[in-house]
Amino acid sequence: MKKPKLGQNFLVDEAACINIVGALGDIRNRTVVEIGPGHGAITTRLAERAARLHCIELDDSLFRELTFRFRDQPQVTIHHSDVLMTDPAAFVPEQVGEEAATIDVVGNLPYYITSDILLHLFKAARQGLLRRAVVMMQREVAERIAAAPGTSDYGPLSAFTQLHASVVNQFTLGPNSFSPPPEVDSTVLRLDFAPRFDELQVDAEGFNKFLRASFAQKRKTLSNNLRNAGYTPQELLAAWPADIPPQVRSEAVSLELMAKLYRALGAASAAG
Ligand SMILES: C[S@@+](CC[C@H](N)C(=O)[O-])C[C@H]1O[C@@H](n2cnc3c(N)ncnc32)[C@H](O)[C@@H]1O
Repeated sequence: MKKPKLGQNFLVDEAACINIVGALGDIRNRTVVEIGPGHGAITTRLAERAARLHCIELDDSLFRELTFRFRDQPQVTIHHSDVLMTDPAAFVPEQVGEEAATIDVVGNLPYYITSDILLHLFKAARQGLLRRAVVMMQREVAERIAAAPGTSDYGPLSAFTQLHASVVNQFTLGPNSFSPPPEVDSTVLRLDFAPRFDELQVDAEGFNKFLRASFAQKRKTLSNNLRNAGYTPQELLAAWPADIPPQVRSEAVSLELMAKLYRALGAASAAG
């Protein structure tokens, strides 16, 4: 079957649209950003509930269709752009009261860029801009995201997601909920953003970089990946915690132990 351009598998399952919007919780006072509104299956319901709605659509004709359709709803803005080029900070409303202002994100994601979109969202989460995201993706990707360290599904996307958010699996849909039907099942996840950097006693940007280096090459051990990133064997030996096996792969190491190793390496290089 010919793959639709821009990951355009449109949701035609009304109950699923209602449940996706429901998973966001109470959005009466919230600013919501929808990624890839398409023909507006989810958008219509969001527009009825959210205080403000920003929709980001890359496709020219869908952008025009939606702009026309929502022309009389001032709380809805349709943006013609690539979500990966969009700065989430631009959508955050002005702070009212003590609590920092945040946005919620929703989307039946274009599957060809799921990981890139998630990494884009995590960057915004590190800046404290996001409260929650309800996102649909290919089922296998959702399973990887929610997997525990040491299981076969766990990998860099699991580590990065679990570093930034708690993950709740909402529901899974078969191909017939979409037109045209994709070749895969799709799962909706809710991500409640709560970056763990303080709790893990690490600095956000440094630890992110460290994790990227740790997972750089799939078949290599953690220590080999770190050597490739520039740590010397002596540095690694001096800092290596006793509770991390020397030949372990990153996929088997919890975020707590990754953070322990990162802190030890930082302390070792500061002392040296
Ligand atoms: C899986 S469809 C979902 C459409 C609609 N929300 C629905 O559920 O029926 C993905 C949508 O994302 C749009 N899209 C693809 N790449 C995009 C990008 N880089 N930035 C913004 N939108 C994009 C597509 O044009 C399409 O409308």
